[in-house]
Amino acid sequence: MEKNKYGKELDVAVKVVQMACSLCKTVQKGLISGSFNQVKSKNDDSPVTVADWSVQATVSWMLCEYFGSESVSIIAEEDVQALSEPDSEGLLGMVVTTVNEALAKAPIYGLNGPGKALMAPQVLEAISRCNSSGGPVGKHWVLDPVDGTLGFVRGDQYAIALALIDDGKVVIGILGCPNYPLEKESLNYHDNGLHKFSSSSTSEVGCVIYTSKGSGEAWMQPLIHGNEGLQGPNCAKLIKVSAIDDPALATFCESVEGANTNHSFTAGLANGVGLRNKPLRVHSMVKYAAIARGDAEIYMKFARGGYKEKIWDHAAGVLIVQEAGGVVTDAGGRPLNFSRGMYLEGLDRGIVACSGVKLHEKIIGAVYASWDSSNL
Ligand SMILES: Nc1ncnc2c1ncn2[C@@H]1O[C@H](COP(=O)(O)OS(=O)(=O)O)[C@@H](OP(=O)(O)O)[C@H]1O
Ligand SMILES: [Mg+2]
Ligand SMILES: [Mg+2]
Ligand SMILES: [Mg+2]
Repeated sequence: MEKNKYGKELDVAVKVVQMACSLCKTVQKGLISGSFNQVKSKNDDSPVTVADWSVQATVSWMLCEYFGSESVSIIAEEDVQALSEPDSEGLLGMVVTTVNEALAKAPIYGLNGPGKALMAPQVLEAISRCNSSGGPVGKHWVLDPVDGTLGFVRGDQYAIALALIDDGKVVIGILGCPNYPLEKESLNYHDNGLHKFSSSSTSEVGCVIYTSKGSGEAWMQPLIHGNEGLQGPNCAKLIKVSAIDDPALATFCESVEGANTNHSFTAGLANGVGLRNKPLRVHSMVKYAAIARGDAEIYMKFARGGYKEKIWDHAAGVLIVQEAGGVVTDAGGRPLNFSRGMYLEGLDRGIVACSGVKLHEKIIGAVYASWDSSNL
């Protein structure tokens, strides 16, 4: 894939996401063991943590280093508002320490870090410069530093999502999934969906999945660990969507929180097309990873009234599913539009990602049928 038009961007971005995965693993361990409990609530009551800001600062710093701070345009989820409040000094200190610890390990990933540790103003600047408005012209990086922050805080699934948009089209996509087992066999299906790996399993946990547009290929790497660095196994594996096209055998995944997607509507659709398996409820864009890897066949998200989907929640995952052989559209069957700023403008009702055309057609048909009947 290195010969690709976006080869340098993909190479750097995969390494940066590997770094971010390691950063998140360390912070999540600290959160769960209770050694530092720094979770804040944003204005919309959603959580944000040291990891969200630290990943955003680290990725932003790296992209500027490699692609020029003057020219690089980044659209990302977090801002510095809560970090700049007078009572946030301790929190900011933790972010600065976390960022510097991550950047100091850059050589392990084949990247150049800063000559000396960053100071708080530089870290704040790295976070706040990710406020590009994107749009239909030019290159724009799209970053969700921690997607599924709720899952992250719960010690469950979450993802680091980075994509590049060029002239309105997503051209590369990378998903870091630090808690997603490499082997399907070691997935531990709980009542509420895909959970942490089973404790009896010896399988490795954590992967980085990446693709570039038009390649027809999506790849999965294991996480790079500090002690192996570049000498470690570079065993990227090709991944493919599932071949299952019989609804009776298919599994659909969706958000854990009923506030983020309408569970009863998707249950009706599932019933309508003859799905028999229970939904797999997973935090974050790991849902897209599950489709791309062939661990599930359908992902549906129908946000509740008025919520506008953000491009960073979908860009990387959509491209990865498409290049792994799947189909992703809105509920009207149209492609998602990443060219109109931070929102998926014009989205028709919801998002439907499937492993193949047959299942996709059935779900879209069911949306029409149940939408009509629900409006009778
Ligand atoms: N009200 C509402 N409706 C729909 N979607 C919302 C809503 N609020 C938030 N979000 C976005 O959902 C992202 C998390 O999606 P998930 O599918 O992981 O949700 S869940 O945790 O499994 O319930 C989550 O991403 P992160 O903030 O990166 O975690 C949000 O961008
Ligand atoms: Mg998100
Ligand atoms: Mg996020
Ligand atoms: Mg968030």
